[in-house]
Amino acid sequence: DTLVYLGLGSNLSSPRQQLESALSALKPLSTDQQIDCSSFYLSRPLGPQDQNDFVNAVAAFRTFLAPLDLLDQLQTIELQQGRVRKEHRWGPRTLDLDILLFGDKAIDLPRLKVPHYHMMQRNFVILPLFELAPNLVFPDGQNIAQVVATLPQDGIEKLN
Ligand SMILES: CC1(C)Nc2nc(N)[nH]c(=O)c2N=C1O
Repeated sequence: DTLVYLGLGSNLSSPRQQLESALSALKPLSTDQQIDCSSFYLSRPLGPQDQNDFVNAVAAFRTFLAPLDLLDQLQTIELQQGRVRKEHRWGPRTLDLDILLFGDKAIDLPRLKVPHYHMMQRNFVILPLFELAPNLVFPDGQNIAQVVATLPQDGIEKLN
């Protein structure tokens, strides 16, 4: 099995509950029914500002699923929780589940890029990831503490 890290995000329809139910929906995908999750973070929207703040977190678990099968399962969970595909690319959404890391693999497929293409510039991804895996080394050899040092710490707060 492979250790995977997912980014969770929501800014519609009770975001904290969206993330809580996503964590329950993820359990059957894990080898040992064990999902580790960071704290939830409230963050200003990256992109159009005329939308609600996001609640973000990072979850980690082990899975036997192949990358594209995991992606299919994540998209099913997003749809089950009311995501409508017509949403504007950078607009509000009920639930985003992004594969950030899939073991130490680098994946470059039309449907899936891993490590997640934008994650290094996003404090709402890197800070929860750092909380969960402070000694993480990315496939390109960077360690996460170095990436944290490059990021602005404003516009984000840890929720209790
Ligand atoms: C719309 C866009 C780019 N902005 C975001 N902004 C924040 N803060 N968190 C997100 O998860 C997020 N997701 C997105 O897809």
